[in-house]
Amino acid sequence: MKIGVLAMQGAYREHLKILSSLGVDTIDVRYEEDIDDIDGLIIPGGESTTMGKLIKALGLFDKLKTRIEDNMPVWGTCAGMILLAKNIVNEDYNHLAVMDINVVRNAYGRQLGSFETKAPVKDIGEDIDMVFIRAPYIESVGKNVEVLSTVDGNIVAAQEENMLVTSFHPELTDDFRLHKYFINIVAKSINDINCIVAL
Ligand SMILES: NC(=O)CC[C@H](N)C(=O)O
Repeated sequence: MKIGVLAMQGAYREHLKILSSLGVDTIDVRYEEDIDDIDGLIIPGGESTTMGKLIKALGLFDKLKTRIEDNMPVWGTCAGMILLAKNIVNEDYNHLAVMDINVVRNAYGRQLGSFETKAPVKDIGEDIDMVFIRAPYIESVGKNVEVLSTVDGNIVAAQEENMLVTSFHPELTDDFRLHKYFINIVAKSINDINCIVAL
């Protein structure tokens, strides 16, 4: 099993480090051909407009979209969530537009919207560490999307089949349960039960 982390910009090193510490083979995805080589992909936090431009300029956009639509597991954290959303409520554009969620960008305010909390995430834990940095949240979801977590009434984690999104940054905490949860999604998608990890 090999999991890629989109390494254009943003907090990709932290994800790579955690995956490696959990015994997973990783690859930093920078070129179109890197996408052929992976069983799952993390799109990290960072700056969604910059990342969106880079995946187009560097020629990754089409293959990324196709592989996700063909059920490759993908997990978008923060800016990664914005990249996956079909609709960004407060912008007039979208990016990969694969997941049926309506996302509010910079939903907590541009500069002061950074905070930490602990909250339950369905099937994962009751006290997940959550770091929010100029984060988006999900205003509403389509009928096939399962809400996994809300904080103050706003949706901050959700899943639609092979697609997982979180508003917050698990890679900036010592709590690796979301990473393990994603590893298990990838393990199941390639039918490799040996790769399943305990949360
Ligand atoms: N921490 C983050 O990924 C912030 C996301 C950023 N505010 C954006 O809109 O792209």
